[in-house]
Amino acid sequence: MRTSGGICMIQTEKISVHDQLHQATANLINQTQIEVSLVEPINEISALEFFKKTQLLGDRIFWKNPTGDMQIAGVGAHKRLKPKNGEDRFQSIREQWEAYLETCSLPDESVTGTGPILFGGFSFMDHIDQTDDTWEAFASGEMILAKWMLTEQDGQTYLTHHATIDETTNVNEIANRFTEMKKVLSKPIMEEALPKMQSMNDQFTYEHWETLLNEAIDTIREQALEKVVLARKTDVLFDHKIPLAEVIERMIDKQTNSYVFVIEQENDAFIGATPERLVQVKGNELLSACLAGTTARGKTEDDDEMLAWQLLNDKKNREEHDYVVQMIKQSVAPYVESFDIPDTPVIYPLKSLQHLFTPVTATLKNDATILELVKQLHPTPALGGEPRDKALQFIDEKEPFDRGWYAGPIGWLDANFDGEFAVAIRSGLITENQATLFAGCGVVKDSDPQAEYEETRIKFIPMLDALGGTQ
Ligand SMILES: C=C(O[C@@H]1C=C(C(=O)O)C=C[C@H]1O)C(=O)O
Ligand SMILES: [Mg+2]
Repeated sequence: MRTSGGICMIQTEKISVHDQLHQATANLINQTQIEVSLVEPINEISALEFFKKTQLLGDRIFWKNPTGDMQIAGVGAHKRLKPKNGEDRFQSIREQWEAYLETCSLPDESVTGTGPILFGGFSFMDHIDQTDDTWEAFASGEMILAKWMLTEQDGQTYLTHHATIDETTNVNEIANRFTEMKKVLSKPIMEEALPKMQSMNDQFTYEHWETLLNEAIDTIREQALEKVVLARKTDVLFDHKIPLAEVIERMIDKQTNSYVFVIEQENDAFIGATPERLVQVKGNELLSACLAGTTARGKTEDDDEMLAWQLLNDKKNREEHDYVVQMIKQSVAPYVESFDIPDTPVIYPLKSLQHLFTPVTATLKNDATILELVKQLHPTPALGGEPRDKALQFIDEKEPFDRGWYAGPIGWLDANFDGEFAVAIRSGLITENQATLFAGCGVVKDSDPQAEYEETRIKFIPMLDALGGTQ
């Protein structure tokens, strides 16, 4: 499916929106209706500003990769691809995307991250438990083709617009939409103050947690399971509506080495700053990451180095980490010609915590799409456990809430099936003045419930910090 070498460099800046439309309408001889993806360079605005200024225009999306060289903001949904009932959710999205691309008039060349890009994600489990209304706005998977998208890629900025045209379409009207959009984007921004935190309600008491952890540890010692990742959630209430753009801004500022993502669904927004890549595909290059094993940051430099050294040499954390390495190796093996995975992890430092990290680099065989790789990899034992089926069953039966999109894959893909997915941790669901935050930890035979509780406490900090709740 993937064309070799991917989409390459481009002259969109030389082709006006008008000309792109005229080229597309030429195809209307064979088809009654076609899809267009119009791209225009635009220089004066960042993805975050676009996000702020389009608040009233529809549901928004936001994505920043850890280096920040790719940032995407989008508004409105031209298409919403959701898995069809009874079909494999990744396969179903793939088929719908291929069908769309068949009808879409694509430029011969384009810049990565512009043109037809799907952005979205999948729930942790292959279904959403609708007995609880927390996730009622979210499906088991949804990939959105935004009406408007602003892409910052390697220092250049582009505006993409998606539309359907037929022989009755007034091409000038479509080209004028760019002028209208640029007017909206030139308006000044109103800064909104972060709200004050009023209460934090851990639905899960420590006693509940301890009982659950002991049950998991016993199950592991009885050898019915090797590792299981268990999570808790907390509801945080604020004194007024949470302004998403300001939260994103703080995440970008504070959570270095992390992806920042948002997906709005009417009044709900799923938002997070995660360090964990699930998979990136660029041409035939694959990148993945094993991230598991956690400690805090030290207060002094010496203290910090000591904690890092202890983490690198801690048997329990190394075991927790190794399950992820082994599983990722096995999962990608059938799809790659060769891969490179170092034997020992290194430290991945974040603002409030540090992890054990093993990078994965591989050369893909030609026939795998990123959606297939996501399907194979998700959930890794960093979020599910080992063996996968037993761990998922344990989570489904014992964790006292539905994870929804927490710990699921979130990201984007393009017309070549190049793209990137992260794991949606360090995340929360925001509705008006309320945020439901999630944090989990890997349980193995030597886990201690108290220490794991503390680990999840520090994993709430990135979100609390972004919401202004940890002064
Ligand atoms: C499950 C989470 O994090 C995962 C669990 C980790 C661990 O237990 O050491 C480390 C990184 C993540 O893979 C979370 O942050 O909610
Ligand atoms: Mg851990």
